[in-house]
Amino acid sequence: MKYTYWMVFVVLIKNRVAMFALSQKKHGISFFFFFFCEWKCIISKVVTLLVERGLTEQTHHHFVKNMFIRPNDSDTTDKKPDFTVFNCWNMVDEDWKKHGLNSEVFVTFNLEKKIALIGGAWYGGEMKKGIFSMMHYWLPMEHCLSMHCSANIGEKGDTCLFFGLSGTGKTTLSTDPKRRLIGDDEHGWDDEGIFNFEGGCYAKTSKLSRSTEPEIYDAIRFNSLLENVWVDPLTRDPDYFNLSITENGRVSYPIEHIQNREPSLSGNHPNYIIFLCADAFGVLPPIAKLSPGQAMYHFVSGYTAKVAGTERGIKEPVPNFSSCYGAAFLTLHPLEYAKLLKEKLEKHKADCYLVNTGWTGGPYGVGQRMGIKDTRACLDAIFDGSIKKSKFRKDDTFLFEVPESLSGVDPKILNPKNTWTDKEKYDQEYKKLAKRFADNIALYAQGNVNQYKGCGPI
Ligand SMILES: Nc1ncnc2c1ncn2[C@@H]1O[C@H](COP(=O)(O)OP(=O)(O)O)[C@@H](O)[C@H]1O
Ligand SMILES: C=C(OP(=O)(O)O)C(=O)O
Repeated sequence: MKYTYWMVFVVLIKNRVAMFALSQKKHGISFFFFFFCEWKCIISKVVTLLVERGLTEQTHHHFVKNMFIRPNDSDTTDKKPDFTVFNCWNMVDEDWKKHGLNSEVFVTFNLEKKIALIGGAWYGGEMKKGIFSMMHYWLPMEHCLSMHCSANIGEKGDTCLFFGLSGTGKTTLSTDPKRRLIGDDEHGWDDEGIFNFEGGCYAKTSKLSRSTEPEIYDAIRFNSLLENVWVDPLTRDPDYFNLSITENGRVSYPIEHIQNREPSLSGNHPNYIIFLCADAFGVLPPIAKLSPGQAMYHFVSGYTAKVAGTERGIKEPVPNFSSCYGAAFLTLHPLEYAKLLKEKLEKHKADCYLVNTGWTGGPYGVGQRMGIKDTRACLDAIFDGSIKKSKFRKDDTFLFEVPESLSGVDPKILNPKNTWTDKEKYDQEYKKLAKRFADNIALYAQGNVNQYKGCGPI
């Protein structure tokens, strides 16, 4: 950009000289300066384009290096790529409708040639998420469950999975100084246990601060890649609180940037499974224990709210049911993944919980987002086993078990109705949410989960 400004300056000066020469009837000199200006202009434009294109290509290359598993130097296996992603980020056809597209963005796969073609998307995550969809196709064929979840492991080798849609806290909560990080987004579960199939982490930067998320904040250093983040033009410091252009900030960094990580990127069969949701209605409790049947129900429902900072155009939370907490990545019918999870749960008997990282004290606009500290305290009670000593109340409609007290958590927030000023309104919203769940699950009973028509019978 600086080069462009300098060129504008040069062009202005040269033009003035040319005009002056013209007024003096020095046509040769005038012609030379005019021509020189045009020539410089063209050069300047070409240089700018090349620089911008080069930067974007380097950025994609860096993202891929951060996010995919890097072959190590001692790896003697064939280095031929398993899959090739072509990212034509600037290929936008204004007339995209005529190609039958739903937007200017397209993501296509050729499974035989092992090629992905992305067009019109500036979102770096598209590259890893495309391959994630492929893993959702291949892994189940080997009786391995592909999962949109993060994972970490405790001192005693106890493994925890955190399922959840974008923005519900998979990255934030799995990055826990007391537990080794296995991975923050994409895992498989086979007969040996669980494993991460990424080499990096992808965190949200909106309002990121060292006080609430120190490990992620400090992971942002050389080799990290910031995306959509405001950078001060003078100091070149990122400003995670300047959301004037977008809240959709991201950072990718190699998993080695997290100090407390599990080097094998794998773990035993899970001891705990957490389903994260960001309930924008402020109705669900911050934590509830699920029976295996209820766990299956929530997995298939995949309830959350899309929150600002996760998708273009989302300015306030929008309730959403996304099968298996990742409908966008499923390449088979959701019940195929559910069947696999059911089998594994029956065999390995993990404790399952629903954790609401969404609103408390009222719905979005009235209440506030659950404190990260409170959510962490709920999780600590699972990991140190103290939750098992709590007294539980059974929820009338959802039938899950809600602890009445937990160490380090204000008992008031454990029962969301107590946090609302208008109790009647709470009851109304609670019933409405229960109906949303019922209506959504009914789609399965009718064999009518729209986006999976064409995935074949189950
Ligand atoms: N109680 C909470 N638990 C987890 N994250 C929270 C909470 N409250 C606010 N947040 C914010 O929500 C966002 C969660 O994003 P992230 O952890 O990247 O989710 P995911 O990995 O599931 O997409 C972060 O910006 C985090 O600061
Ligand atoms: C990758 C993203 O989400 P998630 O971490 O939930 O997969 C994202 O929102 O860019």
